[in-house]
Order: sequence, then structure tokens, then C-alpha cells
Amino acid sequence: MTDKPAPLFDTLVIIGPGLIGSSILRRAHADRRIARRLVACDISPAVRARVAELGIADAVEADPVAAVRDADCVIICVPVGAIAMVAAQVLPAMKKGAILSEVGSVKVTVMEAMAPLLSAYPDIAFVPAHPMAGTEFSGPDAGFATLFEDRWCLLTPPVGTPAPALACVTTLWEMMGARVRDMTVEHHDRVCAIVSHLPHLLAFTICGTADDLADETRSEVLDFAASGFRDFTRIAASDPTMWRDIFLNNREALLDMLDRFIADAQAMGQAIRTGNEDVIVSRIQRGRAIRRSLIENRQA
Ligand SMILES: NC(=O)c1ccc[n+]([C@@H]2O[C@H](COP(=O)([O-])OP(=O)(O)OC[C@H]3O[C@@H](n4cnc5c(N)ncnc54)[C@H](O)[C@@H]3O)[C@@H](O)[C@H]2O)c1
Ligand SMILES: O=C(O)C(=O)C[C@]1(C(=O)O)C=C[C@@H](O)C=C1
Repeated sequence: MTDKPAPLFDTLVIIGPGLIGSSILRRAHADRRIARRLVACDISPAVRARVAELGIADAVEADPVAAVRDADCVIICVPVGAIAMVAAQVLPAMKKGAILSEVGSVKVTVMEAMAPLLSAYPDIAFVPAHPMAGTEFSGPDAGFATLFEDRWCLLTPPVGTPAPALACVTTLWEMMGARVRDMTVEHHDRVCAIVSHLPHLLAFTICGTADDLADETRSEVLDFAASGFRDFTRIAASDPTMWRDIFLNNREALLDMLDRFIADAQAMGQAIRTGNEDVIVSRIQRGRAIRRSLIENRQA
């Protein structure tokens, strides 16, 4: 009889088992090659009770210090503005050689807040990750085991990250079904500003603009929303705390992309005003080409 290979981690701890954290737990619960023991920890008693009910963790803890004591890997899955605070709670309790990770949607400010904390714990490897997958829903009921399937997961390891820790986190995300790419925190934040943060800003804004026109159009907005507007309302339904933290933490990159967008939108407006068909058609053709390449890359 051959022995089963050891799992990637003995104990994997998820702090904040909401949409992303509970999706990691579900996948790891279904594939025990990822971790022998799964621990969930959340500040909210309602979330803890629900995670226990769902049965997706072997233990559910209220106290982050108790939760991480035996961890080989801890993944912080809380809103961006709370990541460093949670790290400050758990770092002193983590064992030497363990890995600390997080899944925040912004990396530069998180790294800036983490650097002074990490310098006191040279035996903990910090490997930030960002799965480019999600939905407009939050909380432990929103998660599902296939959320990361075929999606990208961006890693932003600080210079000097030990190779075995980086390899472990890479393997973890590959076992989640994701494709993995490493990049710097600065590049990450600029890429996410254009592909994720600006589109959300536009969606929140267009819904607000439509709502401000309430007297004139609101009933029509609701009646006829099975149109282009509907696609904006899906992402505009996203969690306010999460998006407040993203916008305020990725301020510079987001404002830069917003300025570019405003200039391009004004150019399109000018083309419509002056009847410049070439400009209008070439802009639409570029949009269609981008959609086609997303479909070819299985990201649509
Ligand atoms: N939603 C997405 O599409 C998406 C995708 C990729 C990455 N992210 C990032 O992942 C993180 C989590 O997002 P989510 O959508 O899963 O959020 P969520 O609201 O579904 O879950 C967050 C959980 O963190 C808990 N929490 C908050 N503060 C805490 C604290 N101090 N200590 C312990 N638990 C705490 C909450 O109670 C909640 O259960 C965010 O940083 C977000 O930017 C989100
Ligand atoms: O699909 C959605 O609803 C999402 O908002 C997911 C999405 C995105 O913008 O692509 C949102 C934020 C994350 O950091 C990563 C993924």
C-alpha cells in the first residue's frame, strides 16, 4: 500500500470567511490535498455561526490569536482597510516558518502598512495574493468552490520572499483552479485601477445619475432595465465597505485612470457632436475586439 502524500499545509487559517474566504474554504474542504485542518475566524458572531452551520471548516474561532497558533498558512480575507490591523493581531501568535497571505484588491497601501509590522517577524513569509474573481455578493453564503476556476490570481511577493513560501502560495492558488502571475504592487494597483476599480466607479456613478433623473425616467429605468443598464446595476450592487476601502486605498492610480477616461469620453462626445463617424466607429470596434479577446482567453 502506498502512503498518501502530505497535504500542502497541515493547518490553513482563513480570517474573514466571506465571499472570498468561504470560497477558499469550500475548495479546500472539497480537496483535502490542500490542508489537513481548516480553521475559520471572523469578527462577526453571525458569520461564525453560519460558517459552523455550513460545515466548511474543521474549527471556527472568535479569537484571531487562538485561531493562528498552529497555522502553517494564514490568509486574511477582510476588507482592505482592516488587513494591516488583523495582521498586527496575528503576527505575534504565528509560529516561525509560517506563511501570512491576504487577498485584498489593493496592494501598495497594504504593503506600506505591513512593512513595519513584518520587520519584527523575519521568520514569517508574507505573500500577498489577489484572485481576480468575485461577484457582487458578500458573506459566507455567497462563496462557492469553483469561484477561482480559470481566473487569474495575482501575487505581489515583496523582494526577498523565500522561494519555498512563494511556491506554496502559487500551488495553493493553482489547486484553487486559478492561473497565477507575479507582479510588483505598483503594477498591480495600476492594472486593477483600469480593469476593476474604474468600471465599479462608473457603475456606481451611472446608477446614481439615473436615480437623480428619478422624476423623468426612473419608472422607465426600472421597467426597461433588461438592457445595457442592467449590466452596470450588477456590479453597482457590490458591498459599500469593500469598495470604499478600495477607492480610498488606490486613490492615485484610480484618479489617473479616471482622468484618462474623462478625456476619452469627452473625445467621444466631441465626435458625436461633430458627426465624426470614423472616431465613433473605431472606438466601438476597439470595444468589440477587447470583448472577443476576453472570450478567447476564457475570461468573459
Ligand atoms: N468581492 C470580490 O469580488 C473580491 C475579489 C477579490 C478580492 N477581494 C478582496 O477580498 C477581501 C474580502 O472581500 P469579500 O468580498 O470576501 O468580503 P466579505 O464582506 O464577503 O467578507 C469579509 C469578511 O471579513 C470579516 N471581517 C471584517 N473585519 C474583520 C476583522 N477585523 N477581523 C476578522 N474578520 C473581519 C467580515 O465579518 C466578513 O465576514 C477584500 O479585501 C476584497 O478587497 C474581493
Ligand atoms: O465580478 C465581480 O462582480 C467583481 O466585482 C469581481 C472583481 C472585478 O472587478 O473583477 C472585483 C474586485 C476584485 O478585487 C476582483 C474581482
